[in-house]
Amino acid sequence: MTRSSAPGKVYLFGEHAVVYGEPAVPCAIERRARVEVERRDDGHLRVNAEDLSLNGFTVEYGATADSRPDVDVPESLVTAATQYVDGAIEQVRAVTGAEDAGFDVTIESDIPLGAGLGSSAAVVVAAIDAATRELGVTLEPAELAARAYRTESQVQDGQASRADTFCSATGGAVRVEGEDCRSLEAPDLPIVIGFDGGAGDTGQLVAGVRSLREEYDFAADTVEAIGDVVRNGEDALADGDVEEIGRLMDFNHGLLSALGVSSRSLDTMVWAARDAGAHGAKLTGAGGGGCIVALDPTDETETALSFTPGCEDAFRAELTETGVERLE
Ligand SMILES: Nc1ncnc2c1ncn2[C@@H]1O[C@H](COP(=O)(O)OP(=O)(O)O)[C@@H](O)[C@H]1O
Ligand SMILES: C[C@@](O)(CCOP(=O)(O)O)CC(=O)O
Ligand SMILES: [Mg+2]
Repeated sequence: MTRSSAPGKVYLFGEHAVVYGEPAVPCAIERRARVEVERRDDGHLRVNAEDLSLNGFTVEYGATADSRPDVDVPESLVTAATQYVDGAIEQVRAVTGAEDAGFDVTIESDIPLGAGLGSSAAVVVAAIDAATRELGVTLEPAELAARAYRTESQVQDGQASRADTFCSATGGAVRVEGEDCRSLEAPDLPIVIGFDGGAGDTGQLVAGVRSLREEYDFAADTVEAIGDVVRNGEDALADGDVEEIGRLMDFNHGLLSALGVSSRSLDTMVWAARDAGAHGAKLTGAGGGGCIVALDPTDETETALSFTPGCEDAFRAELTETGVERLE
């Protein structure tokens, strides 16, 4: 039996635009997905994911004649729920050459699903790491990130960046631009997260931005403008200028909003944070619903968010330098 964990992340700058080759800066946070893997002799895959639910049922599937989860929901929802883990196992079989390897996979996670904190990347990174080690193969973090990226890309119809998976595999703050992935020095930022309890579908939101970008030149310009914000953000990070970082996060949120990926509750939380004196606030990840990230060294933003209608949870997030962690 092997166990690995991998962290979630927030985007300081650059989500969505990173899919089209602009740079982005995500930072790993101390909220992790843990995946336990045990090899099966019969070649089947059985998945127990207690945080993944459909119609209120915990998803447990595989290793039976009918290997579909036993819940009465449309096939498309089942596929959406299971495809990241299935895709991770596909990568494991490909990279080890053990095409008929079977596994029992158990997932536990502190990262809300579909909320922009990178639960998919964390689960995929931890699953690939644990399952390859179960077969006696240990991947370097860069190779692990590359394999995890293939899964995200496949699930998101070929439209994914390497940002989430690289950040989760290596930890810390990273800068990703196309295939160029590197670690970045970042100051210890006072990060506060607000969560509306909801979720957005990353694949659909990415597809929405893609069609806007194809339809309107000014949407393509908006994507490029996000790239400019990120480049300015890198300078502010290098200078440790938290106020400027916040101002640029505000700008980044406005541009994401123009691209149609914010929501009423995300905007409400962003404004609650700004009114409480945060240096800046923006949605994080794909959007549609889920989380915002704000910078505030005081308790004001967390307190204000906890009283904001539509905000289900407000918490401080510690950045972490630890990417994938091998537990057993
Ligand atoms: N704890 C978990 N167990 C099983 N699958 C998970 C878990 N967390 C995330 N996933 C997978 O990741 C998907 C959410 O990923 P995504 O839409 O990219 O949002 P995000 O990465 O922002 O959380 C879920 O639908 C599920 O397929
Ligand atoms: C929107 C995007 O830039 C980030 C998605 O992040 P998340 O899955 O919502 O945590 C997509 C990507 O980079 O693949
Ligand atoms: Mg994701």
